[in-house]
Amino acid sequence: MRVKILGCSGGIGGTLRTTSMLLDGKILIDAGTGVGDLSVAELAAIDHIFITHAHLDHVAMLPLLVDTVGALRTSPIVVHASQATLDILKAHIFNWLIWPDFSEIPSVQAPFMQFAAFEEGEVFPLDGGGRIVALPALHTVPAVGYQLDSGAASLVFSGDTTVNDAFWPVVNAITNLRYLIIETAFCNREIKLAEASKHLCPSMLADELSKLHRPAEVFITHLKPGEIELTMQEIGQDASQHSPQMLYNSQIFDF
Ligand SMILES: Nc1ncnc2c1ncn2[C@@H]1O[C@@H]2COP(=O)(O)O[C@H]2[C@H]1O
Repeated sequence: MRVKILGCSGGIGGTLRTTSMLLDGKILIDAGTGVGDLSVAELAAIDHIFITHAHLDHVAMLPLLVDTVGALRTSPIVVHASQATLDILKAHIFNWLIWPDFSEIPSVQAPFMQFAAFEEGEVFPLDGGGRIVALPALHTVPAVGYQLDSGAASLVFSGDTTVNDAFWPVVNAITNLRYLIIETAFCNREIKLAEASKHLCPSMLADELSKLHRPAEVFITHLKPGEIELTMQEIGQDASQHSPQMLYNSQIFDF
């Protein structure tokens, strides 16, 4: 499996891009602004999109992507998410007001986009033997994380989440865990905002990582612009045990 980070920032500006990862050139995990850096040919090659949650920084490029490549493809793009997240996307984005409902365009029988609901813990098998599994997350809207499992190793992506005791037993049961990409949106002085917006700050991250009982390379995502350096410095102090590194755009994971 090859995962390329297309965006991993909690905001925009300059070279910053919001959350998206490209898996083997064919699958997106989230569709934040980083998707807009792909060529039209690369966009047209995307067959499946797995969404963590419906917030704009994770789905902003989804409507534009479907419209751009729909007529260039011979099969629908399949958008995978929990039923709760799909309901939000249908009601608030693909509602013919914000954007046309491409699950009915150009026809209900042969649309540009299909929705596919999954349950948490459900396994989506990939060609070549890998699999994607939805993991528990806790955010202000229905949310999941994902395990990307090549068979040889797993990359776990927390998605947007706050403190979540349900996440760690699942992660600790992943015997081939190699990478953990976990969010830390805010610095410690913003702990009230982190709690209100159901994110993590470094002190909360440290508590969360104390529940990780497996070796893993830990990468930090979703840092909010303006507090990136401070947040990473605080993580270095509060959570040094796991030596977390900052995830960077265009980073590639082969596993
Ligand atoms: N009270 C609040 N609840 C939720 N989000 C908030 C609040 N105040 C500010 N925000 C911001 O709104 C953003 C929505 O996307 P995020 O969850 O990435 O991060 C959130 C915060 O940066």
